[in-house]
Amino acid sequence: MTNILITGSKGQLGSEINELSVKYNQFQFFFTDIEELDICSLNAIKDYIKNKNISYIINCAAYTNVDQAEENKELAKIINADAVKNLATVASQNNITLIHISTDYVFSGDNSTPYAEDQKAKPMGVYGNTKFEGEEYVRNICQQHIIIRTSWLYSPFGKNFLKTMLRLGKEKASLDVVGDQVGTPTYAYDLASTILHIMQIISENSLFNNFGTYHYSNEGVCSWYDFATEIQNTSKNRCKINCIESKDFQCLAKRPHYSVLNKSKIKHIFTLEIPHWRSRIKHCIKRITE
Ligand SMILES: NC(=O)C1=CN([C@@H]2O[C@H](COP(=O)(O)OP(=O)(O)OC[C@H]3O[C@@H](n4cnc5c(N)ncnc54)[C@H](OP(=O)(O)O)[C@@H]3O)[C@@H](O)[C@H]2O)C=CC1
Ligand SMILES: Cc1cn([C@H]2C[C@H](O)[C@@H](COP(=O)(O)OP(=O)(O)O[C@H]3O[C@@H](C)C(=O)[C@@H](O)[C@H]3O)O2)c(=O)[nH]c1=O
Repeated sequence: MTNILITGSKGQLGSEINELSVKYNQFQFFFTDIEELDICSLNAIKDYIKNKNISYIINCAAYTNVDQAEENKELAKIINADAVKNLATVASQNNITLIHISTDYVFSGDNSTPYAEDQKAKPMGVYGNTKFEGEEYVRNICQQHIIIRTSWLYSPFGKNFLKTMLRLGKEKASLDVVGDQVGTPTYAYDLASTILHIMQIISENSLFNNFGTYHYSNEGVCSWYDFATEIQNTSKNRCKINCIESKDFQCLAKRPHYSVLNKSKIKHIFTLEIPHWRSRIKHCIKRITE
């Protein structure tokens, strides 16, 4: 039996891994969130893993409120960077493979073609900066790591853009949504399946040495406006979506204008077929409304 610790398991990604875990009976999962294991405490992590023979840590914990992070710099850094250092230290000292999740918001958005893993990060705000700091700790401390940068996560769980659009779409006759920020939505269910697939490949191959940084999102490209329009059409909400510019949307954090991720590496190394973003919305909405 391979033992796996999941941190931040009550969030979007952690909840999807939890649902899918029943299909993987070669793995024993230890699902934790802040109440069971606060990753900000190095000693708590050390105590938790004692006598559990953990082989993998999947870190789904994070400070994900992009706007609030601008005013809560310290807490965002503690959770997204310092706590990740704790996990990397414990993983490295105990021969554990650390699977860590990061974000498209580590990029500035200056590209006009999809970002590859080795392109220079240049975050625009506190959230992106602290996430990049966390990545660097993982790369520098824990050789056996997989960092997966993903983008625009949505699921039936927690807070996300799709759920916000479904709610506002019922409450309002029209909604203004930015059309000049382009990226790719990622169904957290697909990312969770991919993480479990990757773990299976690594655990079946003792010679695996493709550790490092990867990009994963669904296929395709769209703006938040396109995403919102597709959500409203699929959910049959009557709300009209107006396309606006970022400068006309009031918020605290700047977001990249372009954050499409190049997924060639993950597709090649782990033999993946990735569904198009448009094809996954229905699946998620069905789960929310059933
Ligand atoms: N959401 C998105 O659009 C994207 C997310 N990502 C990355 O993907 C990963 C998963 O994101 P997502 O599932 O959306 O995140 P969520 O915000 O849904 O979940 C994060 C979970 O971590 C918990 N948590 C916070 N602090 C701690 C702590 N100190 N110790 C243990 N648990 C803690 C949170 O608890 P509580 O809710 O109580 O704070 C929450 O349950 C993150 O690394 C995120 O940066 C990347 C790209 C896009
Ligand atoms: C709710 C809303 C948002 N927007 C804009 C604001 C913003 O530019 C964009 C997305 O808004 P949100 O605040 O929902 O999403 P945001 O918090 O920017 O989402 C990000 O979260 C972090 C955790 C990530 O890692 C990123 O990949 C990304 O998913 O849409 C509108 O234009 N109209 C609206 O009604």
